[in-house]
Amino acid sequence: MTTTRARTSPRTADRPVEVRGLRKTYGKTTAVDDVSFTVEPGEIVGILGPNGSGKTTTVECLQGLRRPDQGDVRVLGLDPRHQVATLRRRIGCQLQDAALPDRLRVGEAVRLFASVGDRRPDIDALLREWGLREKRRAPFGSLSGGQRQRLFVALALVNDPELVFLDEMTTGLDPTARRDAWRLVERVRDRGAAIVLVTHFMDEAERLCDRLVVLRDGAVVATGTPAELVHRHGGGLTASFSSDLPLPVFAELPGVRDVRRHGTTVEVTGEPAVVLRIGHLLVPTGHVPADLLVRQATLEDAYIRLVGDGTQDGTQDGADPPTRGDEPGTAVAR
Ligand SMILES: Nc1ncnc2c1ncn2[C@@H]1O[C@H](COP(=O)(O)OP(=O)(O)OP(=O)(O)O)[C@@H](O)[C@H]1O
Repeated sequence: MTTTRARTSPRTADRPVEVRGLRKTYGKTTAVDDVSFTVEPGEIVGILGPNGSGKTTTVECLQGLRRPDQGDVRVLGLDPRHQVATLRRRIGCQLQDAALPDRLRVGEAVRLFASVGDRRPDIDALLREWGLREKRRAPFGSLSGGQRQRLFVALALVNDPELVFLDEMTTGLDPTARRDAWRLVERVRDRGAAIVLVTHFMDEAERLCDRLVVLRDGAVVATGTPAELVHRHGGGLTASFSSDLPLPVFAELPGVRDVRRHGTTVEVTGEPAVVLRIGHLLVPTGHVPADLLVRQATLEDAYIRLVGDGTQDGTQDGADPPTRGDEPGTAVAR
């Protein structure tokens, strides 16, 4: 799979992640089923999906924390089922909250994690990078949510891993700290590590990730670069403007995928040429809207179309509901 961003040479010849047909059940619950994807050396791959879609289960199977029921999982060329001790020395995993005792000091935590690896990290430099140098002697229990989050990421990086797993890394961080965290993650990648990033933030996925894997109900529903997903699943461009013409007039234009009315505003979604066709239709009527707005699809649009916006009744297929009508709030889909 191709990647889009410049970086230094990857540190390992092994493919960081190769998953084929992963299946994991908990009793009667199938958490993931037939999940396949790869992470290439030096890539940042984002795993997206709604709550309960199987992201954590997938990542835990890669880390050797869960035993898959089926499938072939290779991480840095190792089998996490049988080579977990070797794997642990080469990967870094961000902890979840409450994973450390309250009394443990920040510096002690870093030294403890450093003792697992073979390297001698510069602990001061690491704490400085993550804005925690002044907190070196502070007990974990006294840290704010954002400081804890930064400590967990720092601990994941302490042994200079070849592959890093970051799970909702910027949850709880303020906007400045989020951007700082993004820059640091890019630096980790630029040093040659591959990164698997679980996130709910579309801006983070778009900014950081070379490729995305989107899960829904335990299955992969799309993979690709952020731009590819927007192009394939974003639904195209949306033009909104005031008009009292009936919705089917717009729905019948070539290239239109969806038409909706919100109050007096009509929203038409489709391929880029649709804007010209709307103009062509409206100009002869003399009703040229002064409030015409055109918006390109975003990653969030693509994501919502792929996984549903939570309002569908278990039949999310990435398409808008095919209703007909011309009442406020109604839609005409093609
Ligand atoms: N230990 C467990 N025992 C039973 N069911 C579990 C267990 N862990 C996860 N599940 C179930 O497996 C499914 C996938 O959960 P998972 O935590 O992998 O999803 P997720 O995408 O990481 O969710 P979130 O975004 O909320 O963290 C869910 O239905 C969840 O309830």
